[in-house]
Amino acid sequence: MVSIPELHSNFFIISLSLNHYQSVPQGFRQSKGLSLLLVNSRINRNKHTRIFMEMQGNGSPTTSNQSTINIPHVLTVAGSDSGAGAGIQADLKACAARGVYCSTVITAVTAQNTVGVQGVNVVPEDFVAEQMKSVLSDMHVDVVKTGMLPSIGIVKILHQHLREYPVRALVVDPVMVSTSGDVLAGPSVLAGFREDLLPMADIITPNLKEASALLDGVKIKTVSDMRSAAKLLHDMGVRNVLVKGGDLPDSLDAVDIFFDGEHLYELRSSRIKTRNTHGTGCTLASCIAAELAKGASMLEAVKVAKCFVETALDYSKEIFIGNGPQGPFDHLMKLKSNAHNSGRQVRFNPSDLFLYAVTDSGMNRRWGHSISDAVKAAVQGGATIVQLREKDIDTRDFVEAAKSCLQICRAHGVPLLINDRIDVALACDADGVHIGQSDMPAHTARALLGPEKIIGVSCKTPEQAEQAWIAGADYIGCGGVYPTNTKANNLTVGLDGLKTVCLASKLPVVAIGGIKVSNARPVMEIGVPNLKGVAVVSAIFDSECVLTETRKLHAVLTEATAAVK
Ligand SMILES: Cc1ncc(COP(=O)(O)OP(=O)(O)O)c(N)n1
Ligand SMILES: Cc1ncsc1CCOP(=O)(O)O
Ligand SMILES: [Mg+2]
Repeated sequence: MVSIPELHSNFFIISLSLNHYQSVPQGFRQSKGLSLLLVNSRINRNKHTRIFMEMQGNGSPTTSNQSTINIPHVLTVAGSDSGAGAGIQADLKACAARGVYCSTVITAVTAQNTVGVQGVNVVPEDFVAEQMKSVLSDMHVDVVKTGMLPSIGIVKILHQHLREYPVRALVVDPVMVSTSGDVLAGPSVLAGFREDLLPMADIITPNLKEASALLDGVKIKTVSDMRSAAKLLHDMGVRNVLVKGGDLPDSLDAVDIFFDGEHLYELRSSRIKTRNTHGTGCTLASCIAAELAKGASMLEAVKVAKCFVETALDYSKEIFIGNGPQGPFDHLMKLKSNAHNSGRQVRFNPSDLFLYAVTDSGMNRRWGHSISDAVKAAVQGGATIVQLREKDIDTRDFVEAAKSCLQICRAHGVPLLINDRIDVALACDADGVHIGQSDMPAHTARALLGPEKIIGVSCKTPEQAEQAWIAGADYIGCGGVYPTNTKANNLTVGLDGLKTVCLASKLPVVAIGGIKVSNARPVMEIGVPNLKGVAVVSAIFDSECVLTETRKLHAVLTEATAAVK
């Protein structure tokens, strides 16, 4: 047994293997009030573990209550798809999309694309076993999901490991034939499935061909056949069966049959017409595994997974990857929105801040302008960026207005930002947000919006400007430069305050507050290169003709900029 150093303080560090730690009698650990604060940081090839121990009054190897979160964990045992539409790659993306950690045991490496499978290299069985042991002996796995199991030996290895390291659930996607028609597991594997895996599985998710193969070639051509097949598969020992009817002939709907041993459920949804279906089976099974890992019931998990796949397919209808007949889809539902943005080469160009039009619902109402008409006029008059600052409209109306303004702005290549409301920006896929010192912190907004969106932060001091830069903002708005009635109780920083902030800021700056045609020139003339423009509300929106007022301001700014150069 390893010797434990004398306990002189409340916190000390020793280096020993996890096995050694566990070999210390629990009574001793408890009497010394020991527990593990952190394990698993391997420090050498002898698998020694550096273990931080602290006095906690608890002898079990647990991590600190304050600093640890249990992450739901799926282990996928499957093949790699070089085209990344299916297999391990699909499993990783599906689990990531569902917020679950995914570890991987790779059973085969396939050379594969949207045309088909060009080659398969099966991973040696002992190395599959080694991967499994590495993961299962070290990490807490909630659910195991299987995909391509190319040999009976690999099925047996999986079976042995699951007996040695039991998990909460086993999801079996009995991959035998790829969607392109290539055979990925031979008949011998069928015996392995029947004898070893099905009696252990919590759910099996065969398509029609796979269900038929498992049932010795029984014909499955109708929903009624699917129902019978589900029952027969259940009789083979598996707890739940999902027979996927994607290939059912003459069906307008996508129909799947779910059988839990008691009830048969017909899960219907409208069929999505798309070429991008490669990897749907792997994704569905991984999503089921992910939901089970999060604690869902089996039926809940199946429904969520089906809904996720349908949404992703629908979302990815227009994406085009590869030239073959069957493309991959986008699990993270990001590619399409990037495609929208692809008109703008640069995500944010500081020169966009030149004439920044900020809306005000009250002013538009006073002049009888709809938000979208006012925005259209501002853009036509030369506004280079627009912010919807709608403080008193219903969220529903805000989202609708934002969507129509977005169309106008996109048509003119002008970014559209949303004031304060990250949720509205996300809902309408706006180009970004503008937030103030009492709004959501900029780093949180960045985490929610991702790296692509534009974030502006209001700053009155050099310290705030530094913080905005650290938090990942793209620009700062500084003001009020002049007194204004548009924003109540807003401190005026003046031209001097603006200059001080500009000089300190690592980010481009736009000046705001009381700026109009008659006083815009001195703002642009403060002579600091990172002052990129002015943001105005009343100067353009508190007028009958937004277009004319915007044009006038644009002319003044252009003149002032030319004079400064
Ligand atoms: C470009 C720009 N700069 C500053 C502000 C002010 O934002 P904030 O301080 O959050 O105040 P509200 O606009 O929310 O009242 C802005 N909106 N735009
Ligand atoms: C939103 C805001 N933030 C600082 S001043 C201001 C109001 C700007 O409005 P106006 O251009 O009408 O003075
Ligand atoms: Mg605000």
